Amino acid sequence: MAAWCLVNGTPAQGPERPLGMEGGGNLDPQSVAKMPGEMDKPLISHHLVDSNYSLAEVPSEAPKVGILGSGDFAHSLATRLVGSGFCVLVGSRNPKRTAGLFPAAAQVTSQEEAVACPEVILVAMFREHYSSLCSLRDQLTGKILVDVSNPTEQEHLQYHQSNAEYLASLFPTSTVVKAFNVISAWTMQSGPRDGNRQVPICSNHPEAKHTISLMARSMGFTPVDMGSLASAREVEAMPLRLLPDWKVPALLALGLFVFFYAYNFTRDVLQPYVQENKNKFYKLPVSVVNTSLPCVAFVLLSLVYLPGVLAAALQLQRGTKYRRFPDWLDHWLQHRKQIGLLSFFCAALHVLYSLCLPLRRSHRYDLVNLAVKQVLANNSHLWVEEEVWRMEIYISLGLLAFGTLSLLAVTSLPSIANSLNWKEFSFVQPSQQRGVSARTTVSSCDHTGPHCILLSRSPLWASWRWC
Ligand SMILES: Cc1cc2nc3c(=O)[nH]c(=O)nc-3n(C[C@H](O)[C@H](O)[C@H](O)COP(=O)(O)OP(=O)(O)OC[C@H]3O[C@@H](n4cnc5c(N)ncnc54)[C@H](O)[C@@H]3O)c2cc1C
Ligand SMILES: NC(=O)C1=CN([C@@H]2O[C@H](COP(=O)(O)OP(=O)(O)OC[C@H]3O[C@@H](n4cnc5c(N)ncnc54)[C@H](OP(=O)(O)O)[C@@H]3O)[C@@H](O)[C@H]2O)C=CC1
Ligand code: HEM
Ligand SMILES: [Cu+2]
Ligand SMILES: [Fe+3]
Repeated sequence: MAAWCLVNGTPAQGPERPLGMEGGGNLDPQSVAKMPGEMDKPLISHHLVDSNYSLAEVPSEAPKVGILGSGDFAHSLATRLVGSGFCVLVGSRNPKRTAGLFPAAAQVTSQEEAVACPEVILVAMFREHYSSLCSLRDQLTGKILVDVSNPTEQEHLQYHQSNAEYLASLFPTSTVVKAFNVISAWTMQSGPRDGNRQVPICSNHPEAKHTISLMARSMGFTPVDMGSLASAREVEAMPLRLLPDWKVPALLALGLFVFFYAYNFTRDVLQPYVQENKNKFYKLPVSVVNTSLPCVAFVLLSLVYLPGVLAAALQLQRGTKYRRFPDWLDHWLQHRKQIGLLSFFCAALHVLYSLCLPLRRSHRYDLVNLAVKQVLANNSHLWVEEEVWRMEIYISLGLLAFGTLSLLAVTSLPSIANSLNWKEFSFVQPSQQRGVSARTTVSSCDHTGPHCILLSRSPLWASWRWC
């Protein structure tokens, strides 16, 4: 009985597909994928492995995996693989020096010995050292070599051939698979805690890809098939990206903020100072920021829905929906989520700032001064019914609007979006599914307050009439 079959205590007899790995252990992705994040709790039952993962007690049938290299990533891979029930052989140029760093259950040995037995070998080394492995070529024939490497930005520009393709050219008799490069050593070791760590995998050999996919799944990751090895360059570029989808929306938000801040500064601070010689510079940190934030939030929110309207107009004008949008519109449509979330961020800040307004000392002085004026004027009761209602409604609508916007933002979280079907998602997030006409008829209203317009635009409230 292979170690895998004892996972969860019951012999797994499910509809497993052959893994093609040494030892013939059956990887049942269902039972294996539920790995907890902690590496100190290996999947294999504790009857089989003690807390030190003592090798002697690991059944020899456990699927064997070789790792070349003994650096940070090799260490993380070994720890994770041991915790996932694999038998790990680490090949180092200097096994004596490095053995102490690895879990006891991982066998640290020479490169030759580490690749002798396993069918799958992870190459945890940098590209420039690949050629030093050429002496192992015969031993590696027919085996699966997994390229986990990440090029630096400079290397990525310098070489037209991806690291994985380069490895494949050095070892034409082996099967090369690109995988795991998007996972950092830290995540590899501590485990995919958010439950949705995707590992793009590509190879020219579907069977090898399948084997590595099962292995990734049993390590707690979600394999994503990226096709042939020609995609390796794209896969290697992934970790180099720095929030590419956020750059333009963030700059846009910043630009809008600067614009509105300058405007509000001129209106609320500079003009009173120049014309009436009043010192209102205390407004700079809170008040001017708070009047600018909702304006940014509003403009951003309208920029989320405007491209949909433009797209619809364009389609009507063209008389067909089967033609590509111009690039600028296409990009705009694709950035709506980011723009929407930035709008939410500004609105949330505005709410925080607004709730803090009465905490300010200036507010207290204003209140006291007003009170003194009342006393001097011999007024004992100040209550303007209209003002009271105005403020109640103002804050109530603001909070409702904020709550609605929060719903939009929360459903943007992948884990939540994934749990909704398309109908549910489009109920919360207005979507391509429904006709534009239904949504562009903003309920007409003679009330011009900001919160009001916002509410009437939101689909959840679309059938409501506020005024
Ligand atoms: C806080 C917040 C969070 C958000 N989070 C998300 C999110 O997680 N995910 C998300 O997708 N959006 C998100 N958004 C953005 C917004 O909810 C969606 O982009 C929504 O789809 C916009 O709908 P719309 O009313 O502009 O209509 P659209 O969906 O733009 O539709 C208008 C019309 O244009 C046409 N059209 C639009 N796009 C295309 C296209 N690519 N090809 C062909 N025809 C097209 C359709 O015929 C459609 O009828 C978020 C917004 C906010 C404020
Ligand atoms: N660190 C990370 O977070 C991630 C790393 N990676 C990739 O994993 C690979 C290894 O990275 P990492 O572990 O951080 O790097 P390290 O520098 O920590 O490890 C590299 C290892 O390569 C081995 N090696 C074999 N031949 C040579 C040689 N000729 N010269 C120098 N070293 C050699 C060494 O092991 P020994 O001396 O025992 O032979 C060394 O420990 C890289 O390709 C990297 O892009 C991918 C994702 C994340
Ligand atoms: C999505 C939510 C919201 C949006 C889009 C929004 C929008 C706006 C806008 C455009 C203004 C006018 C700013 C100006 O020019 O002076 C404003 C002002 C204000 N909002 Fe909101 N608001 C939202 C939520 C809230 C909430 C939840 C509250 C209260 C808890 C609130 C309280 C205020 C207050 C007190 C002002 C007056 C600020 C000032 O002193 O000028 N808003 N809001
Ligand atoms: Cu209204
Ligand atoms: Fe209003």
